[in-house]
Amino acid sequence: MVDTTASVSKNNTLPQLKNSQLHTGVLLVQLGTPDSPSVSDVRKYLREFLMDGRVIDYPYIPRFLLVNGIITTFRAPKSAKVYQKLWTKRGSPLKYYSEDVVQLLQQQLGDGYKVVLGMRYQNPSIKSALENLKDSGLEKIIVIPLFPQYASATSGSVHQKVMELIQDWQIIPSLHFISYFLDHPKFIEAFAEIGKRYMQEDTYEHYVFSYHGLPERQIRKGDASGTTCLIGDCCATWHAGNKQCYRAQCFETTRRLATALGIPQDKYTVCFQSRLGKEVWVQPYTEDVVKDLAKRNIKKVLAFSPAFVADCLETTIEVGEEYKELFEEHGGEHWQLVESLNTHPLWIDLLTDLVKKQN
Ligand SMILES: C=CC1=C(C)c2cc3[nH]c(cc4nc(cc5[nH]c(cc1n2)c(C)c5CCC(=O)O)C(CCC(=O)O)=C4C)c(C)c3C=C
Ligand SMILES: [Fe+2]
Ligand SMILES: [Fe+2]
Repeated sequence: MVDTTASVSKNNTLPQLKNSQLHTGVLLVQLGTPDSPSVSDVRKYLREFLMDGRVIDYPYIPRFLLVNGIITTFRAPKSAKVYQKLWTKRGSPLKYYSEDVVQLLQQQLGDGYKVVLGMRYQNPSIKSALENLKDSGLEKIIVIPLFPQYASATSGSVHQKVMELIQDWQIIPSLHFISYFLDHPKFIEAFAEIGKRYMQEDTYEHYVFSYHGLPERQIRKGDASGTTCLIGDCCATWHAGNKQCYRAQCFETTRRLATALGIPQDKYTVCFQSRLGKEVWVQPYTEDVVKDLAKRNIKKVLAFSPAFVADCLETTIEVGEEYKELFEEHGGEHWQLVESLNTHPLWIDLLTDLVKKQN
C-alpha cells in the first residue's frame, strides 16, 4: 500500500503550502526626520523634503533655486540647532515612537500580517520598507500615512511615492490607501484621554488646538468645485464639498475633540503653526492667537497638537517651548502642551481597526 501522506511530506508539499500562505503587508509611513542633528544631515533631510513637488508645489527650476539657495543655506543651520535640542539618546522622537508603534501593531495583529515602517524623507526609506514586504505570499498592502488629516503635502505625497515605487513590480498586490482617520472614534478617544489627565490636574481658562499650516493656495488647489474652500465660513461644517480639505478636517477634528472633552465653543481656538516663506498660509496663525490670548488677560492655556500622532519638533519644541515662551513674554502665566498619541494603547487599537477593516 502506498503511504500518500508520507510521500506528500517527502515532496515538501505541506511546508510549501504553509510558506505560501497569503499574508497582508502593513506599511506605516511617517514624514521623516534627519539621520542626526548635524547641519549636513539636516540639510540633506530638508533638501529631500522641500524638493518634493507636493510640499513646495512650484515648477522644478524655481523650487530648485529656492531650496538649494535660501532654505538649505539659511534654514539648515537654524533647524539643526532646534533638532539638537530635541534629540535624545534614542534619536529623533518621531522615529523611535514610529518604530515602537510598528512593534506594538505587529504584536497585536499577529500571524498573517507583516508591519513595516517607511519614512517619506530619509530613513528608513519607503523603498526599503517595501523591499522588506516583498515576497511570494504578499497578497495585499495596506498603506497608512501617519497623518490624521489629509494633505497633498503629506498623505498625498506618500500615496504617490508608493505608487511610483510599486509600478515596476512583476506582481502588484492589491493596494489599500488610507487617506485620513480623524473621524475614527478611537483617534478622538485617545487624544481626549490624554487631555483629560491635564484637565483633572489643573484648571485652564482656554484651550488651543494648533495644527501644522499649509499655504492657502494648496487648499484652493484641492477644491475641485472652486466654490467651497476659503469662502465665507467654509469650515463651519464637514460635508461632501469639503470632505478632503485639510483645513475643514482640522476644524472637524477640533469640534469632535471639544465635544469629547466638554469644552464649550467660546473656550477654544483653532490655529495653524509653522508657516514657511512669504506666501499666505491658512489662518489664524498660532503665534497671533497666542499673543491675542495673552492680551485678553488669559493666563492659563492647555494646547493640543492633533495633526501629529507622535511627539516631534513641531509639538515638543514649537508648541511646547516656543509658543510657551511667546505666551509668557506677552503676560501669560501657564502654557501646557498635551503630548501626542506616541504609543497609547488606543492608538494601536485604532491602527488595528484600520487594518482589519481592509480585510
Ligand atoms: C500635519 C502634517 C504636516 C503637514 C501638513 C506639513 C506641511 C508642511 N511642512 C513644511 C515644512 C517643514 N515641516 C517641518 C517639520 C515637520 N512637519 C511635519 C508635518 C507636516 N508638515 C512634521 C511631523 C515635522 C517634524 C519632523 C521632525 O523631525 O520632528 C520642517 C523641518 C523643521 C524645520 O526646519 O522647521 C519643515 C521645513 C511645508 C513647507 C509644508 C507644506 C507645504
Ligand atoms: Fe511640516
Ligand atoms: Fe476648505
